[in-house]
Parts: sequence; structure tokens; C-alpha cells
Amino acid sequence: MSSIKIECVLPEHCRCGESPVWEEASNSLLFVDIPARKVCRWNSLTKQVQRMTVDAPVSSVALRQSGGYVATIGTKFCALNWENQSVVVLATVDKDKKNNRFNDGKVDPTGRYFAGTMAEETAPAVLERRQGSLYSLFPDHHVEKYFDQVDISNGLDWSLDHKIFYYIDSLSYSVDAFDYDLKTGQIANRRSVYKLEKEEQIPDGMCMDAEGKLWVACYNGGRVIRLDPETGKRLQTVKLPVDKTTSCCFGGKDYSEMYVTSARDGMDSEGLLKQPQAGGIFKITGLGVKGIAPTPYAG
Ligand SMILES: O=C(O)[C@H](O)[C@@H](O)[C@H](O)[C@H](O)CO
Ligand SMILES: [Zn+2]
Repeated sequence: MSSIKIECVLPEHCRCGESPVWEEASNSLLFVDIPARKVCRWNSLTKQVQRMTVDAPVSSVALRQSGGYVATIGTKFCALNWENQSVVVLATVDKDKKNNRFNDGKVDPTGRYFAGTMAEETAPAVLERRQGSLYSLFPDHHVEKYFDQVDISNGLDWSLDHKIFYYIDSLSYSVDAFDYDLKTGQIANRRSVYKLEKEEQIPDGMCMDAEGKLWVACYNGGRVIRLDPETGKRLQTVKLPVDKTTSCCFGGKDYSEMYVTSARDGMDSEGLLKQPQAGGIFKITGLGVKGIAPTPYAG
């Protein structure tokens, strides 16, 4: 008895929409369009979008406890002042890798901002491999590096008890887990919890639900899948009307709705005719499971 409804709530035509984050205080969804260098804020009540253009690819955005937002722009962790549209650099990574940029990022349950890097793509998923690393920005603005040799650093989230960190390096076609030490922010004991099936294509962004299950957006797979990270089983597949589904988060009233971002880059004109909503923002209701509120960056 499924009453799942999928709706394109914003026909944004993002080149590569990513990093959806719900901001409860403003009833808004934040997201980025990476190559368009835009951070966007869609108010779910007024349906209005505000956009802020920055000077390099912006790959993730997060709430900030002291006001405004943080974002990963180029290879920099930055603070955003939405009111006057200004950017302050908090830290820079990969200084020796001129072709690198950040990709997906998310704040851990105590307020550290995790984000990984990748080489810039020449086409979707075409890039120099093993150039990326995973980092986090602590509240005091110092940066920790966890590991390198990453192809496309992507989705990340934490278990409800904060003891496990989940991570996707897209070209491994795997969702991985690490033991997580919330006190120190250290990770250990990497293992795979789910390998994608062929038609699921490339794992991209992901989020945790209130029952401890992971939702993974499948790039080129036109779907989000719900995984039980404890058993390694896929529990559910929800198909969307676009192939390039990039990331997902919960939002809306009590975090009962899911928002999914998508991309247009890499589609030819025939594909775009078939999927005119590519690059839009989708809302899924009726999933019967809620999400959890995002943690703001504590610095
Ligand atoms: O947003 C991202 O994660 C990457 O920057 C994108 O380019 C695509 O999602 C990737 O190509 C699919 O693996
Ligand atoms: Zn991504």
C-alpha cells in the first residue's frame, strides 16, 4: 500500500545540482549547482529561489551555528554571508593539486564539516583517478586529512548512534563504513556495506533516515535506494523521472519529505527532450519514514 508521490518542485535546470540541505528556520532547501558556481535557497512556502554566485565550482553547502552558511568552493572551506553575499575563506586544501576541487560535504553530529576532493572532470565521471582526499574542518578552523587516493569523493553521513561514518567514493561502486570516534573525529576500519548493482549505476550523494537506514542517490540510475547498512541489503527502490539523480536529504514538516537534486550536464539534446526536468529539484512524499535534522557547522 504505497502512496509515494514524486513531484518536480523546482524546474531549476541545474547543470549539476547537489548537496540538498533543509533549513528548518526558513522552511527552505539549500542546494548548489556545482559548475554553475551557484548556491541556491528555495523557500518551500513562497516557492521563491534566491541564488548566490561564487567565483569557483561550489560543491556543498551546510548550515552554520553562528549564522549564515559554510560551503566548499574550489579547494576552499568557506563561510558565506547570505545577507551581503560575501565569502570568507576558512581553510584551503590540495594546494599542490591545481586541477582538484572539493566535491560533496556534510557536517558531522558535533559540528565538524567533512568534505572530500576530486580531480576536475572532463565529462561526468571522466577524470584523472586517485587525486582526491577526504578532509574535515574542525570548529577551530584547523583541517584534518583522513586518506587520499580517492576517485570521486561523494556521499557521506553518520549512524544514529554516531559510531559509524558512511562514505562513498563513486567509482568504487560501493557504500563504505568506518568506525567513527565522535570525540576525536577519527575514522578506522574501512569496509564495504553495499555494492551497487549494474542498473543502479554510480553511487552519488546519500543521507541517513530516522530508522538508521541509508538513502543513496544513483547517478545515471534515476533512483534513490534505501539500504540497511547492518545487513547490506537493499530495502527499497524509488525511481525518478530523470536519470541523473545526484543527492538526497529529508526536509519539510518533521523531515517527512525527501528532496532529490539532479543534473543535466552530460545529456545530449535527445536525452534532454525525453527528460525536460533534468536538473530540477524533486520532492518525494509518502515514504513513511522521516529524516533527521542536519547539524550546523560549529565554527
Ligand atoms: O556531484 C558530484 O558528485 C560530481 O561532481 C558529479 O560530477 C557527478 O555526480 C559524478 O560525475 C557522478 O559520479
Ligand atoms: Zn555528488
